[in-house]
Amino acid sequence: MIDFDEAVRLVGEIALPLGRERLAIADARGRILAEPVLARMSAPPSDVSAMDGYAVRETDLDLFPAALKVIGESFPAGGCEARLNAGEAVRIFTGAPIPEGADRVVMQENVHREGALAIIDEAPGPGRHIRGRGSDFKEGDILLEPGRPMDARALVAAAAADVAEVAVWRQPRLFVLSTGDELVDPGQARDGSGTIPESVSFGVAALALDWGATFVGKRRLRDELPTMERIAGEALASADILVVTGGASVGEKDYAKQMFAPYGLDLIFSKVAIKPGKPVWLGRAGRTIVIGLPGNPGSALVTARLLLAPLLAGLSGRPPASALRWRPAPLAAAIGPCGARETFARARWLNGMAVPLSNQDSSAQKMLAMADILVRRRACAPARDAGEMVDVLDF
Ligand SMILES: Nc1nc2c(c(=O)[nH]1)N[C@H]1C(S)=C(S)[C@@H](COP(=O)(O)OP(=O)(O)OC[C@H]3O[C@@H](n4cnc5c(N)ncnc54)[C@H](O)[C@@H]3O)O[C@H]1N2
Ligand code: MOO
Repeated sequence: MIDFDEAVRLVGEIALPLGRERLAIADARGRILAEPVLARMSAPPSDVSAMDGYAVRETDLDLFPAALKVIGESFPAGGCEARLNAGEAVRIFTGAPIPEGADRVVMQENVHREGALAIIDEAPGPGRHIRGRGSDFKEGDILLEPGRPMDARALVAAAAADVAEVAVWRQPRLFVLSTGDELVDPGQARDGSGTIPESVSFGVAALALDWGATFVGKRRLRDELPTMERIAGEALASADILVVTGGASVGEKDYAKQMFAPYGLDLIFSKVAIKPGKPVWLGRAGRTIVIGLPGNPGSALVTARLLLAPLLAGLSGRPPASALRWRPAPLAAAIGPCGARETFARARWLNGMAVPLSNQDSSAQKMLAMADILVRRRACAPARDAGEMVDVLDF
């Protein structure tokens, strides 16, 4: 059995980006850039007005009121061709090109019109209200670095760079196999014949999407090895990463690993000294990574958060460690000493403090819904009082 840090290190070794693809920016939301985004034009493309008002010559503003003859209009989509001479102004709007000869804009609030004349009653202050060509960015500038997630702000910058397509890392295709004769679809379990609702795959799929995967399918498997082997083969063929839930322990029908034997499963680790989630395992079968999560729903979601999330982060182009940003936080209540396995207590985040939940059983599902952080407790750590600091992770 290895410890948690070693498991994270081994995950990091195989969590490498899968490959690049080019996507229209409209389809790139949430993806990670594989190449920088360079500006294909300068912004603004010419000197433009920052205000609605009048483009004028500074030298015409020495005596007030100043009466300037309006000789044309400049709109963002079409500038004024005429050149400004002494005593002249051009009506201008925000984003419109500054006409030749003008060197400042007077806001329209400081101007009134008398027919063709723009009258500026008093000195309009120091602001020139001109955005210089390329003052935001210049053609060829790097606007977005590789590794940057295409979030709302990055999408704006890419589009502004006049870039229609970006190079991003491919998303890992994820397939989930849930093992267990007792499992049925939610809505089918109340007939008293010993069945329970299959719940874990829904959480694993949701978590995986949050960490960059695309979901390609799931199957529920009865504990019959020949069928399991056949479906394992189909799932391996369609996925970059295959999650198997349940059957990870030592029970007689725990075939989770065995079903991959025909495909040459190469185990990277099996069992980690953590609570919950001890039976978690990781391996490869051909080009597909296989991660086995324990069947207990609490163990499954905690191990998914602690090991699957960094794995998916890495496969989709982020640093794996970006999924494990622990932060110090005070405890809202005392907790007892930690046992021999490093423990990840389900807790709530309340008023800037960690509130450990009362039911830490790895099968607990109601409590799972209440937990939004994990509290990390090192193996054999002593009891802690309320107010003492612990490391927490968003769950
Ligand atoms: N003799 C030992 N027994 C167990 C050990 C051990 O070391 N020695 N480890 C325990 C630990 S720790 C865990 S965690 C569990 C996990 O074992 P499995 O991965 O084999 O899980 P299952 O036996 O398949 O299921 C456990 C439990 O969870 C329910 N389950 C399973 N899958 C789902 C699902 N998709 N949705 C909802 N619920 C699910 C299942 O019905 C069982 O109740 O083993 C301990 N035993
Ligand atoms: O890992 Mo098991 O999760 O301790 O119940």
